[in-house]
Amino acid sequence: MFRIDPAQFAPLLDKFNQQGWVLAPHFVPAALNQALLADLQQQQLQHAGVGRQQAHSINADIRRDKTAWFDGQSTAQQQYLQLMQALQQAFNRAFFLGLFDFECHYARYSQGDFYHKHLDAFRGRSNRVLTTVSYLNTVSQGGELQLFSEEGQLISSIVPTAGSLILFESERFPHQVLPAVDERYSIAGWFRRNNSLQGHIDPPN
Ligand SMILES: O=C(O)CCC(=O)C(=O)O
Ligand SMILES: [Fe+2]
Repeated sequence: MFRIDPAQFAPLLDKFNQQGWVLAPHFVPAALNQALLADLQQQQLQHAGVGRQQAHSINADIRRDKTAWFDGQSTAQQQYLQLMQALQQAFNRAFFLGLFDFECHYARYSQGDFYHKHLDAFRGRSNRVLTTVSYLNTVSQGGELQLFSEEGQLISSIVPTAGSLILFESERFPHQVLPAVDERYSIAGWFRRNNSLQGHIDPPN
């Protein structure tokens, strides 16, 4: 049985309020985390694109991970989406962010794979508001997520551990993934606003 108690989000919301980012070490329950990892192994992972308009362009200079967008078919994906929906509600209630939906993909970084320093959203050009990354396994070496301030100072270097979640404001924090040593599995996701961009309502529904 999978139950979500919104009260569990209180410390996370508090920390986010203070610093605009938060690391929650045991966010995804162990059983769900295992099921997600097994589900990931069933996916056809492909070289990731960079940039929303060029979803299929391969830019191996910038990133080397392989990804698969959620299709919502498996129970594991459905439960993860429920959890993130509850989190979305909690953020909307606490901060009036107007978060409208959530998109996410599985990612695998094999030995040597990296993602150079980047922002997930640019002011006025994206409706991504919050970035989330859930780590599905614990790595002993490599693959740290490094988070930087707007001024470019290193804020934190995070070693992925199974079940942990990092969440940060997409426009505000440049970040990078250092080359993986151990295989590294994750779910990268974005809470989005229903902005009208260049006359198009995105998402369309
Ligand atoms: O896997 C991570 O720690 C971060 C991934 C990332 O920055 C992205 O997919 O945009
Ligand atoms: Fe990113």
